[in-house]
Amino acid sequence: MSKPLYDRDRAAIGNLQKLRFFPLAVAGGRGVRLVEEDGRELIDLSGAWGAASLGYGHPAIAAAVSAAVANPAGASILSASNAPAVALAERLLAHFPGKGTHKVWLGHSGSDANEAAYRAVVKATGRTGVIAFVGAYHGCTVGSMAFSGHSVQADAAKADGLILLPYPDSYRPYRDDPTGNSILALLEERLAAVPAGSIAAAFVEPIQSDGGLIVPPDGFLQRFAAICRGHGILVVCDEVKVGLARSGRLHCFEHEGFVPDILVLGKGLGGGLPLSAVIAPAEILDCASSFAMQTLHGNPVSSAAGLAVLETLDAEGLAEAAERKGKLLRDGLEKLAERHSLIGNIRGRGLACGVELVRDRRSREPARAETSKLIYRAYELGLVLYYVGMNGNVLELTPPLTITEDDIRKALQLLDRAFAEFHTIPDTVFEQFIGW
Ligand SMILES: Cc1ncc(COP(=O)(O)O)c(/C=N/[C@@H]2CCCCNC2=O)c1O
Repeated sequence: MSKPLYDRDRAAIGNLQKLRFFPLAVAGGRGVRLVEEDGRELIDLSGAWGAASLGYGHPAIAAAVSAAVANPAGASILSASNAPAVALAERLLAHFPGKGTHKVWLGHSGSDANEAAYRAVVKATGRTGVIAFVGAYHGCTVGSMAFSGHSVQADAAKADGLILLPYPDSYRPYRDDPTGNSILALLEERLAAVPAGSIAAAFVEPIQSDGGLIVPPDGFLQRFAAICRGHGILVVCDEVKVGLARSGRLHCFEHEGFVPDILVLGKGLGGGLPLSAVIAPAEILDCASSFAMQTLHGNPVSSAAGLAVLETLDAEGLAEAAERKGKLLRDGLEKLAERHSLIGNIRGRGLACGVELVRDRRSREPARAETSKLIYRAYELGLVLYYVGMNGNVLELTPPLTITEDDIRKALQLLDRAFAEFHTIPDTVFEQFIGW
């Protein structure tokens, strides 16, 4: 059953940018709740794929954006500096180790940020090769798809010299090696087979999100970074989805005992407004001018929103809170697993959680159809969450960091019902809602 707003959406907006799982049509939002046109409220466990880091209508963002839009300091960083953009860049650098050696590039999206980072490294080093991981979603622009490994971009043109490695997943381990060392051995083999100095950068998500919300084995990223650096390869951490306090630390790489050469941020940085950032060595970001620019980059309104997000993360202690609330969420999911054998694996850090659904816990056969029906039933019950994963069977829970413990408990109750009732969803819904 769809509603007038959804029918108008279908009539007016093309499918090109749609990734739809159910007829959610939003007329408003407050806190962690989305409001449909008939007033129905839904708890948003996705946080708009992680972009609504402070939920909907947070007063800090509302105040900052209202002030910036009422007295805008221009509309771009391209040909004029502006106070909010400079303040945002300074604050980002203040929270990144390596003072004085790095600068910031400001963009609109994770896609344009990853693309800018890749192009800048190639320009600065003269190297064109790039390392990335199967399942990685670094963006949906030509440049960012060129080194993405997610199945949704399988048809995109790939970068010359791309080395795609399996991502270390202890639930589905490559060559049955849960440590990931066999992947590192494969990396060494691949590097030995290419000319020295031909690889510019290695892009890695410290938790692979669209590939299945996969937390790498302890020590893997540290060992991976050491091998890359041994070959003069810059390590780029894509924290567009799991960065900025979501993992329980300000930066997700802090869990991994290494500092990347380049950090890419997006989604939650803007708190719902389009904003991304690349933090990189000055020599990379100064290697050219008018090279990676879009008219509204660094606009003062998005920059003001980003500043409000960073200040609120600090003021409300949202990294520590994510750690605590994430544990509450995963403990609750473990209790659901006692009742629902569909749950094969629960993982995550902080408020970045993945629940992998399988038809059989021994065979671990992915439960793709069941997963789609479950999130559809959850939507009918008033809960918004989507799935990720190369097998389309991992529930992704990335709620606003402002979610309360009471909201978590309510969401778990609704999820419990969705597990009990998903079989009521007819296959016909997938004629219209095809998901990934
Ligand atoms: C780790 C990571 N890096 C870059 C991106 C691209 O960000 P944009 O979609 O803001 O261009 C993403 C975007 N992820 C997709 C966006 C499309 C819908 C599917 N769900 C996502 O979270 C990402 O997760």
